[in-house]
Amino acid sequence: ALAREMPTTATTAPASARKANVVILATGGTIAGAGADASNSATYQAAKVPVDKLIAAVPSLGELANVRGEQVFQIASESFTNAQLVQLAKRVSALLKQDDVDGVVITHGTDTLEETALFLDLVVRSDKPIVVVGSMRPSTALSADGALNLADAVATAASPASKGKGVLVTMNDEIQAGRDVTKRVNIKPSAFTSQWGPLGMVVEGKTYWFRAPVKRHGATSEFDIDAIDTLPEVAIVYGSGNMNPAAYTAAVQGGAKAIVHAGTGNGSVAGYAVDTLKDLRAKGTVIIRSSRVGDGFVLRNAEQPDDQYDWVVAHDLNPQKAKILAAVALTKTSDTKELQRIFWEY
Ligand SMILES: NC(=O)C[C@H](N)C(=O)O
Repeated sequence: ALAREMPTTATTAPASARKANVVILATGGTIAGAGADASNSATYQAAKVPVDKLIAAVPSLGELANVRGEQVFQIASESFTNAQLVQLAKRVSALLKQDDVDGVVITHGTDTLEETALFLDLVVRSDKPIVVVGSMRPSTALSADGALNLADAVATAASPASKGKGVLVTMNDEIQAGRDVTKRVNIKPSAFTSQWGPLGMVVEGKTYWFRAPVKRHGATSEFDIDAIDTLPEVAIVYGSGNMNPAAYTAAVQGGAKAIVHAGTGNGSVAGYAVDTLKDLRAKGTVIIRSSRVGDGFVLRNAEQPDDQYDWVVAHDLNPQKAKILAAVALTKTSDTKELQRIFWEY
């Protein structure tokens, strides 16, 4: 008994006692942006500052975790492609399989941050923390928000309490669910919110939690980036008064396997556009009703007879998130019953 209690030559302390190892994958964005003058909060170039300088600019990161950086891309996030999404997710997956990596932070432009966060949530089969972070002001601006957002991201990635909660986003002191969060304001540090509320907050390097996601993600996902090499084309077509149904046809001619209809209201479809969508469905295109409203959720068979037309509804996912889930789901199935199940579960 005594022998068992004697400490052996411990090379690693228990996870709770040692500092976590966090890798920062940098992809560009405003968090790596630079402007000509401190007054330039909106006029600047994104994706300028390399990852080592981002880390060096926040010395307190070293107190939160053992941090190292990798420059994956140096782009503004509006320029992200499917190929880059796949490359990034494969790198995250590979890192999280390593015993010496406890969590990953991804610095990212904010314009498509919500898409990348959901993508990683769906396809990286790990319980270890993945935190996506950006900033609304470049590092050179007055009251730049990137440094604190990055420190909050590292603190969150290093915290054992973040395990199994899906991909997280730290912006403006809050911890948001990557699945739910969306950019709602295009010019303030408080840009990122979710209709279901933040999961918690980071204050002075400590995480405080109030709720947790219930949708399938991460280790319990049926999708796995290790088995995905390409994503199919999915197009979003925006609904409005007097819309032109030719936009749907053009999307399919451009290679779209599925169309996310960013419908008015509860995903409603203009009466004069219904036949175009029915026709495209009959020829094999998957039709997914979402809403341009952003909040709320689209009800099946409410605005349109989805069962009769064999259409899918996007549940509470906004059009850009529905596009990501559709692309991921289509790597496994094009059966509309299966696709609808996936939209309910994830
Ligand atoms: N705030 C930002 O990061 C915006 C920038 N256009 C980007 O997404 O890369």
